[in-house]
Amino acid sequence: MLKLDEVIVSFDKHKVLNKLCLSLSEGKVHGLVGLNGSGKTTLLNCLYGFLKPDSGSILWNGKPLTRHEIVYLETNNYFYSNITGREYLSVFPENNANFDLKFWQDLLQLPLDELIDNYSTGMKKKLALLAILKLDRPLMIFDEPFNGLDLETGKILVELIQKLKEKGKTIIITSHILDTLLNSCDEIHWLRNGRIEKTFFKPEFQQIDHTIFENLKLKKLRI
Ligand SMILES: Nc1ncnc2c1ncn2[C@@H]1O[C@H](COP(=O)(O)OP(=O)(O)OP(=O)(O)O)[C@@H](O)[C@H]1O
Repeated sequence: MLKLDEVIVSFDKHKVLNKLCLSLSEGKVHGLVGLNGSGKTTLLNCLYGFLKPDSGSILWNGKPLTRHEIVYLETNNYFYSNITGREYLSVFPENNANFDLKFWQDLLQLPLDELIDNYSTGMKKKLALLAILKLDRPLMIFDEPFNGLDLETGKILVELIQKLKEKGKTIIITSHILDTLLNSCDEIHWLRNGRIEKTFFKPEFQQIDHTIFENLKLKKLRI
């Protein structure tokens, strides 16, 4: 169980996360939704340790969460320049004995011996994905994972997420495209005003659109 208790993160005087509480059960796929600027990436950055909350606790099975338990596929992962995809991957320990680089290279059509500087956005995302598969940690964060992926790879990722869940991984995914979450998630958590406003379980998924939009003050467009 991942448990966040009264987590506060502020930038200047703006409390982006304001006593946020959230419990995520293990071995499930959790979606995180919220409007632009609602604090999704801030929350994920706290989990990974890029950001230290002003206060509150983040516990994994009762102990403070550390990097050893977590992998993070960021919206835009950072790469050193002048190295090839293969060199990049070699930095990551192969904790997953079943990881088969040749299989993934063929499946994703990745030119591993080319410089990453010459990769497209989608190719960089695929490479970062392989690194986290190699690392094989129990808690997996995917921030907007479908952005930049082609249709085929998007489908592969949907299947991969289900397989990772079957392996017992706890997965957190953010997306602005609700349909992608409805297909993959067991629970969807709605972040609003610095807190989790509501958690939707599978039988309630059809209410999500309605509930979230009811809270938006939609104006008629004038063009
Ligand atoms: N390093 C920072 N310094 C100052 N403000 C920040 C910083 N990082 C994030 N913020 C602010 O915190 C708020 C939440 O940002 P965050 O990136 O977490 O939102 P998000 O929900 O991921 O948004 P989006 O859906 O647009 O990706 C925004 O108002 C943003 O401007």
